[in-house]
Amino acid sequence: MSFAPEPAQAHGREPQTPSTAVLLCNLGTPDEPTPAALRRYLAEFLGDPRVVEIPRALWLPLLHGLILRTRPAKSAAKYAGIWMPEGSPLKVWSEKQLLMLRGYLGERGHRLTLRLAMRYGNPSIPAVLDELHAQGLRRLLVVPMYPQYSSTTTASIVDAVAQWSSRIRTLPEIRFVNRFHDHPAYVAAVARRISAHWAREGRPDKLVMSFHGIPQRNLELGDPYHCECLKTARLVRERLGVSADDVVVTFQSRFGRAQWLQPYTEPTLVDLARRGVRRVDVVCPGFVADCLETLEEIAMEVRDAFLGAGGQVFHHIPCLNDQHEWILALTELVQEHLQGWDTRSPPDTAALAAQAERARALGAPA
Ligand SMILES: C=CC1=C(C)c2cc3[nH]c(cc4nc(cc5[nH]c(cc1n2)c(C)c5CCC(=O)O)C(CCC(=O)O)=C4C)c(C)c3C=C
Ligand SMILES: [Fe+2]
Ligand SMILES: [Fe+2]
Repeated sequence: MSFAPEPAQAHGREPQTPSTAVLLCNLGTPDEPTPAALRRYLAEFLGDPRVVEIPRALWLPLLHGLILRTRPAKSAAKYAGIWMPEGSPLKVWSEKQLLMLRGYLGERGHRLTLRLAMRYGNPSIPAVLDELHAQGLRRLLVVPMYPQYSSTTTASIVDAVAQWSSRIRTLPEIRFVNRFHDHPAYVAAVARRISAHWAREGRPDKLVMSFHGIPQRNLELGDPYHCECLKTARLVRERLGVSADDVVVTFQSRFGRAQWLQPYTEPTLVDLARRGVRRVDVVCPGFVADCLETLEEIAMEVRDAFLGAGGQVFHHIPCLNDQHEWILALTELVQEHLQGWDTRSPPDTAALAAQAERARALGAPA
């Protein structure tokens, strides 16, 4: 095994304030809405043993022999329909969240390095961590941008950080945010998103809270995700002061033929329309940024299914994106997890510059 050179090792004087970084991690997205870019992205995503738990010897031939020959073109067409001038919505919103959070934490007097990394695609977690390490990283807070913990998402980010750390000699101190599904500031931000929509548009007959699904088997094996989705839904509903009869919780984005968490979003909305529900509002509290799954699947596919089955009015309530209350919630969450780490003293810039110089001399990225 070979280890990266030691850029941050001070020979002599220790820096007064070791550098602290906050790494926001989201799922990731293809670089372009093209079949070639989708093939690269889906190969990494669906090749992750946290995401597909079928034995490798069975799954990899199926993935490479069948799925990666057909799905990329279909998915690329869907991405093309939601692509923004600046890029994929998930990445555009994530970058905006990073910039805003940097401002909010700076205003509160924290001196931190804030970076964004993606679990699949770019910028990758190891690439960003290599850069931070070369700059003298001593303390790292990893914030998976998933409110509800799942082995398929949150734990996979932990795996990526652990794989990076396996080739680093002197590790930073590392903390992870595992979940924030019941954090009062996150719940308040989601509720505010909905109540602000209702203040403009009036109320629907039913509010649907749609979460990304996972295989039912993961729930049976002990994944807390389902439970955490239901708790988020209850807390948001209580905060809004609406009765349980007015809210439906569903699960979307089923992949493959196995059973996933139920009730499924689209059949539920078709059923609501057939039973005479005129207007639904659909909100996706498990996604903190709008992405393919909300802008295409919910706001296009599911909308068409609801209206096609006789529904009259369909509203997709946008994700938290750049909402002020949400960035405040993130600020609080990060501050809580930084406790005990001194992030308020001025950094010893001379020592950090000397470290960066040593890194360059050793041929490591500066
Ligand atoms: C919010 C949490 C998410 C969980 C849990 C999750 C589990 C999960 N997803 C797949 C398969 C796919 N998901 C895809 C897109 C996608 N998934 C999430 C989030 C969760 N996934 C997001 C935010 C996105 C959108 C990304 C974007 O670029 O906008 C896709 C790719 C799109 C497609 O080809 O359909 C797949 C595939 C599985 C199998 C799974 C749990 C086992
Ligand atoms: Fe997904
Ligand atoms: Fe989808």
